[in-house]
Amino acid sequence: MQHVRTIDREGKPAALDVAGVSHFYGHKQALKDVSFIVRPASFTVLLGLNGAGKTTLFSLTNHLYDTRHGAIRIFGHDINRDSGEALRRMGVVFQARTLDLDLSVRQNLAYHACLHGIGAREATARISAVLETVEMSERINDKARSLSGGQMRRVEIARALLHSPPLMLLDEATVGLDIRSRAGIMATIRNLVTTRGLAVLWATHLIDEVDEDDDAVILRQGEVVAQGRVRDIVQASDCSSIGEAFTRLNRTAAAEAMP
Ligand SMILES: Nc1ncnc2c1ncn2[C@@H]1O[C@H](COP(=O)(O)OP(=O)(O)OP(=O)(O)O)[C@@H](O)[C@H]1O
Repeated sequence: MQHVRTIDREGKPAALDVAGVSHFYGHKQALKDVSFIVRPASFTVLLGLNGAGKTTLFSLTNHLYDTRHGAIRIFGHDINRDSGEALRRMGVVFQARTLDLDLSVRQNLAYHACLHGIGAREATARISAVLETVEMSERINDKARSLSGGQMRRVEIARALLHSPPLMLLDEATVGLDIRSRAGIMATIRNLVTTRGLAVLWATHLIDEVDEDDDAVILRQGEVVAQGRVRDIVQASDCSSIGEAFTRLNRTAAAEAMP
């Protein structure tokens, strides 16, 4: 029996617990002994430059690959051994677009509801509720193909919320969107954390998406180089902003990699 990390004395499990995870693609090591937790009802930023290992970590958390080194638990459920219970508690928005462009917004969501075993009547109610949350109710009958990039992302977020998961993972969710769409999506997600107690892991390389009250995990070449409350990371690295701290941590990496 593996030890489940808890977040308080009552023994409540972490929303996401990544414990000593390493991952190899052939001989290439993409993750090196990565450990961190995401607390329930918190917004945690997974910050890393291209190639840091963010998508690999998401793939393992979604059980696209087996975790062979270390363990990943979602509300105490091990993703390898208890994947059904673990996945049921998690919604995901992948970096790549995943809507079926030839289906309507409603059909895209109904298909996902079906995959989660949600009955037709219940699905109809949930689809209207989640589309309202992301302010996309008016587009319910439109083909996904007719939506802008930002609107597609909103529908993907609605889809990830459909089975009411307490944990949501978003991988570079605002990439390619204009400044207004980015701000709108950030606000929607942050609002879900405060109003519904959602736990969020938000992977990005965009420093302006980080707030000083957030929790952050900084990944560099597959390794966690800093984690904790953003303002504590900034203070510990003797910098004046998270942008400066992030640049310094990555510069150190580049210097270490020099022959
Ligand atoms: N299928 C694969 N086969 C071999 N190497 C891979 C594969 N996928 C990723 N890698 C390597 O693993 C490392 C981590 O990549 P990953 O995509 O997880 O990083 P990332 O932080 O998500 O980057 P990005 O923001 O560019 O998506 C990189 O060095 C990458 O080249």
